[in-house]
Amino acid sequence: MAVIIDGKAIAKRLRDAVAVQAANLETKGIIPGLAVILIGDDPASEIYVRNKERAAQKAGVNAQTIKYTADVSEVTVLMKIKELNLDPKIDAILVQSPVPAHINEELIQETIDPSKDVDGFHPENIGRLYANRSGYYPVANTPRGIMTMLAHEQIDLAGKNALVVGRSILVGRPMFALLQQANATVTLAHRYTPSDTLMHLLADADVVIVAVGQAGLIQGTSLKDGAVVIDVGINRLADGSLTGDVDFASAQEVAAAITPVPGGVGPMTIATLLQTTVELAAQHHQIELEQAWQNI
Ligand SMILES: NC(=O)C1=CN([C@@H]2O[C@H](COP(=O)(O)OP(=O)(O)OC[C@H]3O[C@@H](n4cnc5c(N)ncnc54)[C@H](OP(=O)(O)O)[C@@H]3O)[C@@H](O)[C@H]2O)C=CC1
Ligand SMILES: Nc1nc(=O)c2c([nH]1)NC[C@@H]1CN(c3ccc(C(=O)N[C@@H](CCC(=O)O)C(=O)O)cc3)C=[N+]21
Ligand SMILES: [Mg+2]
Repeated sequence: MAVIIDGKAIAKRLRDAVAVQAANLETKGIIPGLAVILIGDDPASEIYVRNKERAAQKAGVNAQTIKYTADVSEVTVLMKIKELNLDPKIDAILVQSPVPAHINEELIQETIDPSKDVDGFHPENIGRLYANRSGYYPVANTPRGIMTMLAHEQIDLAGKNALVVGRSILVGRPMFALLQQANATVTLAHRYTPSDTLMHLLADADVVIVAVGQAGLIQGTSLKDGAVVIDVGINRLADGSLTGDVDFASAQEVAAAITPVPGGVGPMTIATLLQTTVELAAQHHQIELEQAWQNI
């Protein structure tokens, strides 16, 4: 039976470390500021935003949410982003994805100041990530949080076969970049990967990261014995409960370690968002965070 990776507990450790760093910054008169822009009234997004606000407050991060109705004009959102770019109290800007179809999401991502780009969506930051550049730049929080989890579980990636299923800018593609940086041999599967190909890839994968949004996509019988399984998917079942993309019961029989949904990747995403916000605040004030994330 697999070890169940307790994302909630690891996220708590990370949030506590963020609180320590935020308290250090506060002695220098700095309170990290995060602005979240939420367009439309998607109930799931509202839950994420509420979770973020609560966690931010506890960690000493000043979070504000700017809400627009779904019919807001693109120019209104762009002007708000430009205002936040110039606001010295704001260190991090997040525009909740997806945005309504009449708004150009690429333009939104390119308008956010790269030094306030807490999701790491700006082409400048993505370029740095894909080029393995040195120096600090923000990286998407879900994949980064997954790397923190794997490190906490002492899962060594060097030389391992890692399979990422899903290629979004939010999860799959930055995940690919981070795994190859950790010296795994990485494969990226997606909608056009034939299912028999996916089965061959799964049979060979030591580490599987699934971010698709389809309950039951991966069954335990498809996994390699002893695989590490990271389930990013968030799917709501008819009874209102949440489930991932992996069939947990069957996967648990075969895997060495697996993340649950809820209580796995989701809490890590929120804690890492706060971690990145604190780092961006330190960057803006040219402060070196000392011994920051040592014991996560
Ligand atoms: N726990 C957390 O912190 C987070 C959870 N999520 C959840 O993760 C899931 C994925 O999110 P996100 O990446 O934003 O979603 P997107 O819809 O942006 O991307 C989904 C990806 O899955 C691919 N795909 C679709 N169907 C299949 C299939 N049958 N087999 C293989 N690949 C397929 C798509 O391919 P193509 O590129 O061809 O369209 C696409 O690359 C969602 O459930 C979301 O709610 C997301 C972010 C954070
Ligand atoms: N610009 C942008 N950045 C994002 O990072 C981003 C986004 N847009 N759009 C939506 C997705 C999704 N996402 C989640 C965050 C937290 C949980 C989370 O906290 N999940 C908990 C609990 C969920 C619950 O119980 O409601 C869990 O899995 O245990 C889930 C999903 C961030 N996303
Ligand atoms: Mg997409």
